Amino acid sequence: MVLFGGTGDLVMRKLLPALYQAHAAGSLNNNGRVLALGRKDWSREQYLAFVEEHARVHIKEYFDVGQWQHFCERIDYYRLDASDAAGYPGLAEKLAGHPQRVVVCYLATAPDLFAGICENLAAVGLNDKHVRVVLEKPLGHDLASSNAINDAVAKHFAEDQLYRIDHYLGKESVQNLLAIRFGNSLFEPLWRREWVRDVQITIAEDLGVESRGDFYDGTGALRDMVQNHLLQLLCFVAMEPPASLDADAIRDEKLKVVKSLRPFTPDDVLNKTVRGQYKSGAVGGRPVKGYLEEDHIPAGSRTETFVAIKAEIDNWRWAGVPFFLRTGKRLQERVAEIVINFRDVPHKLVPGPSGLPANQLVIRLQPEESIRLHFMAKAPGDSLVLQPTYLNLDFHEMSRSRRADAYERLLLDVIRGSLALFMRRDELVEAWRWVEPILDTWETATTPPKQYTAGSWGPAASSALLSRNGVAWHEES
Ligand SMILES: NC(=O)C1=CN([C@@H]2O[C@H](COP(=O)(O)OP(=O)(O)OC[C@H]3O[C@@H](n4cnc5c(N)ncnc54)[C@H](OP(=O)(O)O)[C@@H]3O)[C@@H](O)[C@H]2O)C=CC1
Ligand SMILES: O=C1O[C@H](COP(=O)(O)O)[C@@H](O)[C@H](O)[C@H]1O
Repeated sequence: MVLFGGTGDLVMRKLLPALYQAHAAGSLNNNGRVLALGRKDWSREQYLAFVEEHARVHIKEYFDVGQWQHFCERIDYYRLDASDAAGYPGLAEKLAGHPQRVVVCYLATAPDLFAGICENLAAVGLNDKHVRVVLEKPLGHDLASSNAINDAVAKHFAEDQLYRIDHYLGKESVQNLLAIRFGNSLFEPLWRREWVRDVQITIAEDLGVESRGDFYDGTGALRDMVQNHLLQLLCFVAMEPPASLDADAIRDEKLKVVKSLRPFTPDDVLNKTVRGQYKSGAVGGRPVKGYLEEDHIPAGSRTETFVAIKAEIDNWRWAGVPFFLRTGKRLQERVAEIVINFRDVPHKLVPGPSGLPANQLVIRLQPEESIRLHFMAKAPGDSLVLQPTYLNLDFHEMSRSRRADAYERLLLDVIRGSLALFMRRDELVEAWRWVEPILDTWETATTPPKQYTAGSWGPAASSALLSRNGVAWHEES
C-alpha cells in the first residue's frame, strides 16, 4: 500500500491506525507492506518516530508496544514530490518485486494532485491491472471539476481499478442496514410510501472546523457532507433490493435512487433547504467560538456549517415521502442516525399521547450503534391507555469485541478487490448534478446563512422546515 500524503492528517488519524488494527487482528497478509510518501527529507526512522507520536494518540487503548513494533516492520518511507515525474522511476524500483503483487495507491492528498499522480504512475508502468487507486473525497468542487478529475484519472486507470472512498459506507451499522432490510421479511412490505410517513437522516457533529478552516471555508457542509455521506445513506435506505451483493448490482440500485431525486428549482431551494452558520455558544458546557472567529476563516464568510434539506424521490416506492437530511458542525451532540417514521394508525381506538409517531425505526450509526423499534403498548394500571415503548438492539451490548473502524474495513476491501462499498463514477456525477442547483442558488443569494448558537440543533428555520410538513425532528418529537 502506497500512501501519497503519508505525512498528512488523514494518514496519521485514520489510515495508519486502521492498518495497525488490521495487522493486530491478523487481517493483513504477512507480505503486506506500507510505503508512505512525502516531500520531507526524512529517514525511515524519523518517519516512524513521527508516526508513533500520532499513533499513540489515535489508537488509544488498543496501542500495544509489541504489536506496534511488529507493525512498523511493514512500514517504509520514501521522499517524493508527487507532482514531479522525476521521482517516479525510483518509486517503481522500490515497488518492483513479485509481478502479481497488488499495489494500492491511496491518494490522501489534495485532489488537485490526483491527475498528475495518475499520469506519473502510468508513465512508469504503475497502472497495470494489479494497481488499484483509492481516491479521497472531495472529488471535485462541482460537476465540472469532478468530471475533469475523473477524466484525467480515467486516461490511465480502468473504472474497476478506482476506489472512490466514502468512509460512511465502511461503518458497521450502514452494512447492518442492508442486513436488516434484506435479511428479514418483516420490513420489506412496510418499506414504502403506503406505510412510511417520512424519513430523517442526521449527521450531527459537536466539533467545529478545528484546524481545517482553510479547507472547510472553500467547501462548506453541502459539499463536505451532503453530496457524499448523506446521499449515500439515503441511497441505502431507499434503494430497491439488488439482484446480488456484487458491486455493480448494488451500485446500479443506488444510481437509480440518485437519478430519481427531484431536481431543485431556485424556488425549491428557498422553500426546501436551510443553510446555517454557527455563532459562539457552548458545547457540553464549554464556551466555544463562532465560525467567523475560527482560524483561517475570512471575515464575513458565508460558508454554511449547517444544512437541512427536504429531498423527494420520484419513484413508485417513495413518491410523496419526504426525506429530511440534516448535518452541521457545533451542534448539541455528535450523533448520526436514520429515523424511519411510520404512518399513524387510521383510527385511534385506544387513547394515548398525541403528536408522537406511533412507530419509528431508529438506526443509530454513532456514537454507539443500535437499532430501536418504537411502538405503543398499554401503560401499566387500571385504564387502557397507550404509552410509548421500544425494542432495542444494542450492538455494543450484543458483542463487546472491538468493532472494525470504517477505514479499516474499507482498506481491507480495497486489498481484497471488493468495490461494493465504493462509489462508481456515474453515482458521483448524479450526486453533483443534484446538489449543484442548491450550490448555485446559495452562491447568488443576497441573504447570508442563518446563524445558530453553537450547542443548539441548528437554526430555527430547520425546525420550521419540518413543521411546515406537519412533522418534527426526532429529538423534538
Ligand atoms: N483529514 C481528514 O480527516 C480527512 C481528509 N480528507 C481528504 O484527504 C486529503 C488529505 O487530507 P489531510 O491529510 O487532512 O491533508 P494534510 O494537509 O494534513 O496532508 C496533505 C499531505 O499531502 C502531502 N503533499 C502535499 N503536496 C504534495 C506533493 N506535491 N507531493 C507529495 N506530497 C504532497 C503532504 O506531505 P508533505 O508536506 O510532507 O510533502 C501531506 O502529507 C484531502 O483531500 C482531504 O480533503 C478526507 C476526509 C477526511
Ligand atoms: O468526511 C468528513 O467526515 C467527518 C465526520 O466523520 P465521522 O465519521 O467522524 O462522523 C467530518 O468531520 C469532516 O468534516 C468531513 O470531511
